[in-house]
Amino acid sequence: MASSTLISDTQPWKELQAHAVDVKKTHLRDLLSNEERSRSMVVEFDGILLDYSRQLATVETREKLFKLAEVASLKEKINRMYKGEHINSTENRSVLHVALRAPRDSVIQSDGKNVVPDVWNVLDKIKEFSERIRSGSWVGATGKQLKDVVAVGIGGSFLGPLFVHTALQTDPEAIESARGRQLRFLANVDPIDVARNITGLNPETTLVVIVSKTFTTAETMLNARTLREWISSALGASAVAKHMVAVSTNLTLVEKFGIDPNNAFAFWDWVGGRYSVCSAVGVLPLSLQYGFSVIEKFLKGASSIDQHMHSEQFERNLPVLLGLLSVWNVSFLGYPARAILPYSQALEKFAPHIQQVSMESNGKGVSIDGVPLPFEAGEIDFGEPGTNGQHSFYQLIHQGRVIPCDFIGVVKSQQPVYLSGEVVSNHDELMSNFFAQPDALAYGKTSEQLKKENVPPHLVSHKTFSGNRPSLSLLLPSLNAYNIGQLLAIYEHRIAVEGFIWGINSFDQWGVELGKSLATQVRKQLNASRTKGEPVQGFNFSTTSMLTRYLKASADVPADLPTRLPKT
Ligand SMILES: O=P(O)(O)OC[C@H]1O[C@](O)(CO)[C@@H](O)[C@@H]1O
Repeated sequence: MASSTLISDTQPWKELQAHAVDVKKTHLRDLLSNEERSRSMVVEFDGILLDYSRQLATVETREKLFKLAEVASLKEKINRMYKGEHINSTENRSVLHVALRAPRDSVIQSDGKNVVPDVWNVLDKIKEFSERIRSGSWVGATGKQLKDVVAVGIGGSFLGPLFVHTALQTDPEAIESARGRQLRFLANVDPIDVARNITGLNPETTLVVIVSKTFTTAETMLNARTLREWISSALGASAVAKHMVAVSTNLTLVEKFGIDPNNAFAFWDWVGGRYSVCSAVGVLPLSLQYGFSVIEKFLKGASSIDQHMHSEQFERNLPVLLGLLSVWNVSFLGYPARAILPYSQALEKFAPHIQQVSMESNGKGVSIDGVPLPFEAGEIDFGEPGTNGQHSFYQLIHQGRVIPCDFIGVVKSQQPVYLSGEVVSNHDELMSNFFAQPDALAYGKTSEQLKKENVPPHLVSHKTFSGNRPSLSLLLPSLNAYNIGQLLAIYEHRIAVEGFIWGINSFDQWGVELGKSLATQVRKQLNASRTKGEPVQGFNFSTTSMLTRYLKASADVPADLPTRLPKT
């Protein structure tokens, strides 16, 4: 396929469009009655089982999707990524998050240089630093041990680390290694988030990690200055050196901010923000909390999937299969959303993280060559852990709109609970739902069934479930650091596969810029109005009226902004 040809102009795409019309005439009930088909839709790698038999897809669909992958040059695109080519063409960068978790002796090139030694230099530095903090050989300005960490960052410098932290929090090994320590995340520029995060913390025993790839993000930098003030107003300006460190690609700005470059942990422009959890962005705060040896296992889990993604044939390649099925659902069956439903409370921050990875990566309107797309790319990702979601939005999923669902289950709970006299263990109770929901969605319940159950006629239509609602199931053996790394990498690569097929650049994010620049204009106006009484001007009627009302009603904010920190 010539690079400027849109994927939707190719023969395999057109064949899939025609095929979708046929597939829509079948029902999952019938598809699932074919055991051979179902058997062929179960794939296992490194302990993780994927069952995609409840996708609205036939064996022929799969073949046609592989043809689409071929015409989209999927294999070549994956190889180009692993070879460090500048596949992020609008930013002229390699995309090498796989190098962040590569074994020490591997060779991965970016711009003619093997980047793996640089990765391991930073990992070694994190290991040493986190051990010093955790052992108490590095102490705060008043000689006290630093037991608490506040990681300040937003977007990719926050969501991934928060997901991993939340997932590890209840893992027995991680609990042991985190005993007596706290890790918090300050992301929102809302001062309420500052208040929440410093409540109960003592600056004397707190280490603040500023995490920002660019070190220019407005929200993060204001929060960084706020926590610098929190520390220096309590302990004196010189305490900053002992209580603040940074993670960034922009070490010049880190130094300008007042953080010793020796206490800065680098990463590189070939790591996209939303793909950075395996860089110092995640590894530093997580190692401070759990120790490097736990986090190394997380990196190993991700690396195992990286190798699988790179070398496994497509028929057995988990991220490739998942990516192709998502393209099928979005582009051919016309389902714009995807629900991520982990049956594990430990994965409660997984969907919010994947929301950024997916929607910032694939929410694009033009091809990688800048040609407007005649089809919609990307999907709307959302999710909550089961069973909570069942008592919230599942109604819509069962009887309202069709939303392809990812059910993620875990065989062994991190925290088994059994009660004598109960029918099943608490985890079995949870998993009963994990196994039941996909069949409820697929089979539904017919009016004939309801009539046989003597449901009053006026309720039959209300109680009918059309079924034929696609889902897939991922079953993890357990949820330790290694499995968490696997799960992360499966989704990262799946999303890249989707972008490779759609022919877009999944690694830039120009769509976040416009709002940022308009906020700059508003910020200038707020300053001019508060300090010089200037009237609101240069905005449309709506914004002018709202801003004027806001300024009038908050006239008590002092123009000279004398320092005031949250009252906690
Ligand atoms: O790490 P930084 O540079 O502060 O950026 C934070 C986030 O802002 C974005 O650039 C846009 O929201 C994300 O891609 C990124 O993860």
